Amino acid sequence: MTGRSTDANKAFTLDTDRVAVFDLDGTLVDSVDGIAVAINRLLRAKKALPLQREEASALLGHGLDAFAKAACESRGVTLTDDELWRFHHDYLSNPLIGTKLYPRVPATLSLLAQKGWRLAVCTNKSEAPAIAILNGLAIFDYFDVICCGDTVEQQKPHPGHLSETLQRGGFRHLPAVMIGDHAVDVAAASASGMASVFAGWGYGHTEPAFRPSAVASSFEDLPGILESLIPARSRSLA
Ligand SMILES: O=C(O)COP(=O)(O)O
Repeated sequence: MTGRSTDANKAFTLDTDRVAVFDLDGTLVDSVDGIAVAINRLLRAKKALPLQREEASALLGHGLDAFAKAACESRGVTLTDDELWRFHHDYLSNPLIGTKLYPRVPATLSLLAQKGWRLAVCTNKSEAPAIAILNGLAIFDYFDVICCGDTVEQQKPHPGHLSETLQRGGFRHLPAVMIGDHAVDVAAASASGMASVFAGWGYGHTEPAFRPSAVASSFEDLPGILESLIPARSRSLA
């Protein structure tokens, strides 16, 4: 017996407080079919060709206004304020149509919560459809904070959207990682000095200038990847 305190006779606990910030469209949910139905109703009314799923998913990532404008531009037609309002109204009348969770989302969120991860959503989508989708697909309660594109001054890729998300959740002091399927997610994280995981199952794409810290090929890979990026630290209780 040396009299020195050693790890063997100290009590330890795991310091698990850390934050996983999720993008919504293309990361938690596949919503492109529902958005495409609404934009295609508008395009048909304007005698323009409808968008295919791949075309629609490539235009997502910057919010619904930007999506509708890009869709009309791609068909060489103009979009009036009234038509934009009708598109929103149409989509909002039932945002759950054509929207589904990616596989294993609830079970994985539940596991992350058990491991001490605080969960947040940072989305460029507007608040009304985002909340309706999270509620309708029964995952709303997993999240401490949901920070939407129409409730912040600057959306992703601006880092202010991520810092506002952490601020609203009371998480500014905790280590955090962003998980998303689009270059704007990776860019916002890197401009915030935050780690990011590119969601390979989604419909986005990242750009060479924005390197994610890791790439996940399925939602259920996240607990292991997140742990490797921000490991739980053991903390002495003594
Ligand atoms: O709806 C969009 O265009 C983007 O939404 P997201 O930020 O959740 O991907």
